[in-house]
Amino acid sequence: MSAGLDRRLDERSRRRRSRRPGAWWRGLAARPAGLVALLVLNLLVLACVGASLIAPHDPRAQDLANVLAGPSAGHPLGTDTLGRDVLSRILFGGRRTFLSVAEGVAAVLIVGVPLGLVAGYAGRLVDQLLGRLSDVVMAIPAIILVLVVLAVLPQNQDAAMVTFGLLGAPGVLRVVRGAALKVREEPYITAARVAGLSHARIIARHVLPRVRGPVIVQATIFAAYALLFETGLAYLGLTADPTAPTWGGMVAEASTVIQQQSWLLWPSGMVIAITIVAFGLLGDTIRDAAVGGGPGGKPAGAGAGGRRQARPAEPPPVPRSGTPRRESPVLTVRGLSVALADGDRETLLVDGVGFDVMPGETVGLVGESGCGKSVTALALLRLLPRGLLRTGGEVIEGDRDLLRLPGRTFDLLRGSALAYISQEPQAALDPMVTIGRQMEEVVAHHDGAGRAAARARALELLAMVEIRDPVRVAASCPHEISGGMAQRVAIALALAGRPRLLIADEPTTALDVTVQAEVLGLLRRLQGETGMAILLITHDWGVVADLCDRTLVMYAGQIVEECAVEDVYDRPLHPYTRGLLRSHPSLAADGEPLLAMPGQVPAPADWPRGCRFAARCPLAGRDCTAAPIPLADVGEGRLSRCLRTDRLLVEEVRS
Ligand SMILES: Nc1ncnc2c1ncn2[C@@H]1O[C@H](COP(=O)(O)OP(=O)(O)OP(=O)(O)O)[C@@H](O)[C@H]1O
Repeated sequence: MSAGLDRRLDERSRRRRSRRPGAWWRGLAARPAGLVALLVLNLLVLACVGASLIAPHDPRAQDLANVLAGPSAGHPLGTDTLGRDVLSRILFGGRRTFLSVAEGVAAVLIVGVPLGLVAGYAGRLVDQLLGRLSDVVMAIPAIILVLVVLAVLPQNQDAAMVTFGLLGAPGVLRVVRGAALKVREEPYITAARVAGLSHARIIARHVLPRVRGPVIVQATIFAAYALLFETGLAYLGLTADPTAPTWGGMVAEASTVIQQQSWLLWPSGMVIAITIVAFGLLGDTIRDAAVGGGPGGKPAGAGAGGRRQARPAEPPPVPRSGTPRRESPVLTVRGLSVALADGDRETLLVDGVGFDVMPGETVGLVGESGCGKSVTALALLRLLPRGLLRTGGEVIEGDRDLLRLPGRTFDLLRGSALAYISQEPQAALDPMVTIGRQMEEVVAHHDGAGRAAARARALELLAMVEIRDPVRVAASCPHEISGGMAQRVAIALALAGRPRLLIADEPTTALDVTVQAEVLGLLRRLQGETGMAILLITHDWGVVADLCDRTLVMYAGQIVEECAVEDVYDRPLHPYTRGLLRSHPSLAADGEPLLAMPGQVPAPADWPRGCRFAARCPLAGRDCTAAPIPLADVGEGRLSRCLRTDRLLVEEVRS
């Protein structure tokens, strides 16, 4: 995206870069309380699983001559009301308890995580529907439903715990949804979509690993609840065979004889308390480690001021420029309009943009910040952010309108028909995955290749973009390479699908001058080799001169001039183009001051009815503000949205 959007992406990616893969595991290792909790839980689970090997007695064996005994060598934790060994009953009882906890946690995760991912990633209607469903489930009292289940399936502890888990799923769903909502705004998710990866793959590969921390925290917290619930049911005698050892049953038994032998409550009570505290501590530690270790009613142009209703789809009769072309364009854009939707009002941001891109051609899209270049690019890629709507237009590729293709069909075309590289390539790479893996994934998607073939092609692509040590770079994570190298990787990724058109949004702005020249040279070479067309978004007239065949100048959501590159420098036919050129440092004549353009681009809500540049234009007259100015053919295959092209021509000839 161009400057504005990229700055936001840049900032986010810097934050993410500090989080290295496995950082929160290392964070966990650095927190002794969490480690102790993990150790205690592991020991308890192991001891219970191995109960038949280590328990000193049969948990059901009675010794009526030795009831309610305190700890002794033969019975380290004493005996119960029937003389059964307490330690053995705790060990065997723990098996059932941990199995129940596992069933509850599995149910909560199996339902809550996928639905949370889908709600957060898909957003909109799906999110709303799942949100409503969660509200309904959360309103059901867990104990009542579990009692109903136990009435239908008496003493069926598995059914009770799965039901409890299902009722807890909305809590996990909400946490995962929140995390996924943030992740879906990350630039590397957009990049993965542009590369053509399916939604399922993106969720599994790039979103799920990011929500792992919150999911583990939720799972440990829920485990503590599930343990309490299970022991509660056993305490009430609702789930287990009365002779079977259970922690809850042991507490119930101890409470009946508390006056005679208070000790009996300690072993079962303590083991329950220790396990719950261990789950809680572990959850807290993982959360800390994850955080510390580480997305009025008038038609447009029909009057000044106020918000206006966006124009409906109305591809204007855009005259086509240039000499007659025998080839068909790679892409034809007609009347593309995008609006910001706010309640029932819409404000146009891109207003009837139209142009062709021919095979092998590089078209520069130039204009000041806020003119609508990035929104245009995102609309072509069908990646408009939330709140922005395409309100009209078509994007023809071959004989189909890309904007009307079903989402799934278009997803398959991303990366092959259209590829994309941005100003901040590092932001578009997943910081947790090595470059080689990211490339293999995209190659496998496009070529249907197996692991070995995908790896070979990934290395070949890295070599194609002049990376000297592809094997080392493939093994690196994005934060381990320089910005210039990352842009080469991004270009290699874009080439993986052999695209017919590459949309490059300020691809060199974030790079230093030497690297800029190298990347531009690389793009030129690759274009020569592959024949792909490039739509280059830039502020830099030097880059336009270096790389482009044709220029589109954009102002306040409209194309205001279109011409061949050689014409734009010699004879700009729109005062805005002329102002941009005169104020550009790289084009100023030696010793001459830069001529800064007065004023600024009007906000989309303030676009005037007539010429949108009139307020800043030295040539503007009353006729310029009276009515919308059409983009007109001004001869020699050039287009201009200006009533003063004759004067401009005369002035340029004189100057
Ligand atoms: N997500 C959004 N929500 C609301 N308005 C937006 C959004 N994205 C862009 N805009 C608005 O749309 C207009 C065009 O923005 P866009 O980013 O396309 O401009 P640009 O020409 O690419 O500028 P830059 O070079 O600074 O990126 C601006 O007025 C901008 O504020």
